[in-house]
Amino acid sequence: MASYIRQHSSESASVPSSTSDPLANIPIPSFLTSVSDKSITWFYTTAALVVALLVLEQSVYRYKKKHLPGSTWTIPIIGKFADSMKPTMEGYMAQWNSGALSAISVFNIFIVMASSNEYSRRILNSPNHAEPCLVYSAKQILMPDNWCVVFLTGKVHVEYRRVLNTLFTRKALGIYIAIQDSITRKHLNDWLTDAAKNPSPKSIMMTARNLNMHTSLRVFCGNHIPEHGAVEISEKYWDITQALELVNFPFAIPGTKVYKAIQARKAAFYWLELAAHKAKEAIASGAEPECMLDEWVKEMESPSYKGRKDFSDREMAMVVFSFLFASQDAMSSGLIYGFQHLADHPEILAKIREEQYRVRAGDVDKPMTLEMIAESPYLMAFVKESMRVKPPVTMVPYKTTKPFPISADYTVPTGSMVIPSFYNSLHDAEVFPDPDSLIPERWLDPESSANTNPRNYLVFGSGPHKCIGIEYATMNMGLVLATASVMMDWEHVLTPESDKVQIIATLFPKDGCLLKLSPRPRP
Ligand code: HEM
Repeated sequence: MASYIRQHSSESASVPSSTSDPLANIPIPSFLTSVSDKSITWFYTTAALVVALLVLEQSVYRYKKKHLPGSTWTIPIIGKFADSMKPTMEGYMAQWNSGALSAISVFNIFIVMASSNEYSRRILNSPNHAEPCLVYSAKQILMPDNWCVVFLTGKVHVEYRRVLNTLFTRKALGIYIAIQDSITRKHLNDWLTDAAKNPSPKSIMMTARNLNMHTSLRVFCGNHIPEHGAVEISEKYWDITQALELVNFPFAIPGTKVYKAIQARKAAFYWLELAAHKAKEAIASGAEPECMLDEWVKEMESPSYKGRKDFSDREMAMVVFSFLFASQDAMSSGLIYGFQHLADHPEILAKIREEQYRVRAGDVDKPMTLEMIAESPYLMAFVKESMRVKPPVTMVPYKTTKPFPISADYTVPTGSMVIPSFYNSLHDAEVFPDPDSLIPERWLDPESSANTNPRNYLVFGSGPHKCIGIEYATMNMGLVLATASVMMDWEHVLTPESDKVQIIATLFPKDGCLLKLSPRPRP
C-alpha cells in the first residue's frame, strides 16, 4: 500500500502534457508538489506511529496478562468497553467462570477479576497493595475534596472509622429504630392507600427506594431537614444512581448523567449542611439526641471522647452524603429482592408472620424495638439468606498501589484495577448446599457449614473497608419486611423478566418487582 502511494504520486508528477486528461495541462505550482510530498511523509510517520502504538498496546496487555485467562488480544483503545456499557449477570458469570483470576482491559485500564473466595478476600485484606477505587463518575459526584471514608487509607482511615463507629453503637441504633418504624408504617400505609385506589400490580422499584431514602434522611438528620427538603433530595437522588454506572460519559456537560448528578448533589448538600448546623444548635441548647447528627455532636461532648471535635457543617454533611451514597442503592436492592423472595416463598413468609405475631403478642401496631429484633431469629436469618442469594453488591473495584503478588505465579502490576467478586463465595455449593435455593434455616443451626464459614459471607465486603452500616442495614431490612408482613398481603405478578437481573450499580429484578398489595386483616 505504501509503495503504491509512492509510485502513484511520482507518476502524476511526470504526466506528459499530451495525455487526454484536460487537467494534465494545468501547471502545478511548485509549492503544491512540495506540500504533497510533505503530506506523504506525514502520512507515513503518523501511520507508523499509530501502528507502533497499537502494537505497544497489545504487547503491554499481553505482558501484564501473562498466563491469566482472558482474550489474547484486546480491542484497540476501547477494549471491552461495549460489554461494560451494558453489564449483564451472564457476562460477569462467564468472566468469573473463566478462572479464579482472569484479565480484561477497558480503555487501556488493565483489570484483574477475582472470582474465588481466597483471591477476593486477599484483595480486600491487602491494604498495603490495593485500595478501593470508585468509578470515575463517583469521584466527580462525591467531590474531589470529600474526605469520605472510602478515599482514606492506613492510619487516617482507621482513626476516622473509629469516630464513625460511634454512630452505630447499640445506644445509637436504639434511637434510630423508633424513627425507622414510624417512617416505614407511613410509607406502607401510603402503598396500601394507592393500591386501594388502583389495585393493578405496580413495580416497587421507586416506592421502595423512596421509603429507604426517607428513612435514611430522618435517621441521619431527624427533623433538621424540612419535609420539602427531604422530598427534593429523594426525587433528585435517582439522577445520582443513574450516573453511577461502571462506564459513563466522563465530562460533566449540561444534559449528561454526571452533570445532573452533580446538580442533585448540590441540592442535597444545601439541606445536609443546614441539618448539621441545626444539630449543633439543638445539642448546644440541651436537647437530647434524636438522630445520627445529634448523636455525633453529643458524642463529641462526652468526656470519654478522644477523637477530633472540630467537624465543620460541610464535613458532617459530607459524611451523611457518603452514607446515603453507600447505602441507598444497596439497601433498595436488598429490600426489593426481600419482597420478591417472600412473595415467591409463601412458606417462608408464613414463618416470619408467625414469629412476628408472637414477638408483638398479637399487637401489630406495636413499634419494633432492638429487643424485638433480637427475638426474631427467623426474620433475620431470612434477611441474611435473601442477600446471599441475590447480593446487592456483587463486586467492588480496588486498584493496586504497588506490584501485588496475589498468587504464587501471578503478580498484578501497579495501577491495575483488581475486582473481587462476591457472587461465587456466596454461591459456593460446599459451604451453601443447594446454593441457588433460599433456605433461611441454614443460618439457624450454629454448626451449619454456612455459620462455620463466615469468610464466605461477603455481602458487606471484608477487611479494613468492610461496610460500616451492617447492623443498621440488616435491622432496617428486617424491620420493613416484618412490619409489611403483619400489615399487608402481597402477590408477585410474574413477568418473563422477573427472574432476570438488571444491574444499576446494584442488582434489581429486571421488571422492578410487580406487586399487588392488600391490607391484611388483624389477627
Ligand atoms: C444492604 C445494604 C448494604 C450493603 C449490601 C452494603 C455493602 C457494602 C460493601 C460491599 C462495601 C465495601 C466493602 C469492602 O470494600 O470491603 C461497603 C462499604 C461501605 N458501606 Fe455499606 N452496604 C450496605 C448498607 C450501608 C449503609 C446503610 C451504610 C451507612 C449508613 C453503609 C456505609 C458504608 C460505608 C461508609 C462504606 C465504606 C467503608 C470504608 O471504606 O471504610 N452501607 N458496603
